[in-house]
Amino acid sequence: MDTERKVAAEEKMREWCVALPKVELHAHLNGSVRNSTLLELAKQLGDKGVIVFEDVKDVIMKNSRSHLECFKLFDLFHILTTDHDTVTRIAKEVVEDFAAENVVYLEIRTTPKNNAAKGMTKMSYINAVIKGLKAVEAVDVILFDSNLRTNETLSCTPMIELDDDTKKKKIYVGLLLSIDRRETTSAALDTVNLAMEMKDQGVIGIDLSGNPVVGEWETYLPALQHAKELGIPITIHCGEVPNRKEIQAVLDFCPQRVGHVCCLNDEEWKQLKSITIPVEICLTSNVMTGGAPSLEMHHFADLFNAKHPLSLCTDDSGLFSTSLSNEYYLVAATFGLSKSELFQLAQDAVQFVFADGEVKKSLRRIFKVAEKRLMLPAEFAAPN
Ligand SMILES: CNc1ncnc2c1ncn2[C@@H]1O[C@H](COP(=O)(O)O)[C@@H](O)[C@H]1O
Ligand SMILES: [Zn+2]
Repeated sequence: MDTERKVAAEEKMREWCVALPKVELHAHLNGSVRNSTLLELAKQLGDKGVIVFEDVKDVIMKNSRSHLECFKLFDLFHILTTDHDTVTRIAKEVVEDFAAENVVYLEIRTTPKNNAAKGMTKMSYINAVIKGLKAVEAVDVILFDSNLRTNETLSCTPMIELDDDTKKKKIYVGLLLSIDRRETTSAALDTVNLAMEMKDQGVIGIDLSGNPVVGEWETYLPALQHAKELGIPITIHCGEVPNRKEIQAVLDFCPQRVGHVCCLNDEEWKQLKSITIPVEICLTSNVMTGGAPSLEMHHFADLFNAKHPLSLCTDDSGLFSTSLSNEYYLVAATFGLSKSELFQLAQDAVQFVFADGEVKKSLRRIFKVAEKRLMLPAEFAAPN
């Protein structure tokens, strides 16, 4: 194939990955903010003399990031974003961005923050996020809750007809509350209790995240245990760094899902596979932070070949300049997956969502409709 035709084929594949309905299970709110919004916010704070805009501009626009740089950047992002109106704005934009690339189900995770100076409590922070989700106009946002099972209008709603442009697009959104590894046991417990309190307002699970070289498993265990006892689904960042003790503890804890699993040794790998915990795979994030040596050597291939349950995710689409469509494209380009394998991968992620059966049913219908359009016989033909 000459270069021109190769470029055209790649472009077509990228478009196909955008058109593919997708399920996003691992996206941090503050890591998914548009660069343009961060720059605008930085400029405003620069004008007020709170930060020096020129110092942060290059940091925001930089592309490759070590773990240390990431967490320094998050501290900066939190200075830029933590007031109620800004939280509302970024939540709205993040959902709009995912919906624009045909993400049909989104679990967005965020760390509830107390900030006395802004009159912010963990609850008011999450309410500001929810306000942002409700402010989205470009698509219908279905913020589902634990009552959804009994909500007839939702379960009977005809879902996105991808071949019918007259229908407004829909996106299901659920919120996961993150425990930051820097937090105390009592702060972590507050987050779990908040999740319980807000379970009828779109909060559907708990996440453990934060700088992987900070904190001790014993500190968050009581909160995670409490969440388990309350029946709240849990996902845990696991093995971003080779912390043997914590990786073992996470596998023994057996959460509903784990993220990353980069630095597992043979024994841990065996255990993960035997208990078949679904894995949230974040290719670009892992390569950029050094959790995986390269795309080609990413552990996606091993898990995929072993038919281990997994789902492609972005982690921090803003921070790492990626999108979920791009992650699917990278899998095709790097590991040679066909369109039907990519479609199956996207569709299989429905099994691992924290939403209940009615939402899953609706998602399956979306994929069925999309299959007709995306998997035409011509789509199977090799590009020439
Ligand atoms: C790169 N890999 C990662 N590993 C671990 N934690 C991460 C992360 N990326 C993001 N976070 C967690 O999410 C927060 C930002 O979003 P929220 O303020 O919660 O919306 C970060 O401060 C960190 O705690
Ligand atoms: Zn993450």
